Amino acid sequence: MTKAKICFIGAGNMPRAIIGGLVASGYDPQLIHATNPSAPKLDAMRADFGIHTSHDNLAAARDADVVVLSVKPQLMEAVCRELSPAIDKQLLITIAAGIPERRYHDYFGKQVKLIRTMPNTPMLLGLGMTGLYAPAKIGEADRALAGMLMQSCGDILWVEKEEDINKVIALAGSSPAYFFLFVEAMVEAGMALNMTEEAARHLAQQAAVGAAAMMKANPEQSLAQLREAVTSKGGTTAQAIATFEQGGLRPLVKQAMGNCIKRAEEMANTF
Ligand SMILES: NC(=O)C1=CN([C@@H]2O[C@H](COP(=O)(O)OP(=O)(O)OC[C@H]3O[C@@H](n4cnc5c(N)ncnc54)[C@H](O)[C@@H]3O)[C@@H](O)[C@H]2O)C=CC1
Ligand SMILES: O=C(O)[C@@H]1CCC=N1
Repeated sequence: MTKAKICFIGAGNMPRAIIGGLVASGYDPQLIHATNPSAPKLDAMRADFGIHTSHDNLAAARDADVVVLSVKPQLMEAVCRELSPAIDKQLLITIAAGIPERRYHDYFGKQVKLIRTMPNTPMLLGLGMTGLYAPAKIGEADRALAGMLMQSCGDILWVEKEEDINKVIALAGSSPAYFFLFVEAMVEAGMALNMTEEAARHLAQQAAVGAAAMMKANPEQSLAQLREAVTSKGGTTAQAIATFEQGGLRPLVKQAMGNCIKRAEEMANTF
């Protein structure tokens, strides 16, 4: 495993997931530094993962080989302008949605080496999915380093066209929230049937975990085949599935993902 020193500028939910995944995969926590303006998130990360933390973005970036830009898109410009004097040969990895690669050179006021990535929070458990995009000028060693870091927390997929990162957001970066929403709705329906929240969540989440594992374990079977294996003719599942289909689940999912991509495109023009 590489000995690269990594610093995360911004210590929120997504860096927490990546750092947790890295440390669990055996990455030396002493090589990881996270910064944040407020103390509580840093205290928790230090306690949970044994990493270095500070409030000093510039010093942390100066000392790093890889700087992961992990603030919200609307703060990215100000943070990059502040960081600029500390950036020289470091590889920059951004996890921010929306902001195009070319914009970072403006933010830093100089040419920087930057790889765009789109991770997701299951990285915390080593079950992440990260899309990566690097412009042509980025060398093999930097691509390999970024790929290795993200792969230690789950699967990766390189995309050749930058616009495809927005599709990664719709399919993987944002999508854990879709699944949480679906299970939330199932639990609410279970509670409306007088089940306890605890029992309804146990049943629904274990079914979700089992279904996810079935998809992964059976790549030779189409998703329709997996669905059909549950759906007895004239049985109970068929009634539920027909209700989803009649209610327009598929077009609704398409619309939701389209709106997700549209928002990423708007963000590209805003920040
Ligand atoms: N949450 C998610 O599932 C995913 C988030 N992302 C991207 O990750 C980035 C961060 O998102 P989250 O972690 O969810 O947000 P968050 O709101 O949990 O964390 C952002 C952190 O940045 C800190 N911060 C604000 N100003 C700062 C500064 N000047 N210097 C250092 N830190 C500063 C905030 O205090 C906060 O702790 C966003 O750009 C988002 O697009 C990407 C993929 C998935
Ligand atoms: O909601 C967002 O904008 C970020 C990007 C993907 C997941 N969270």
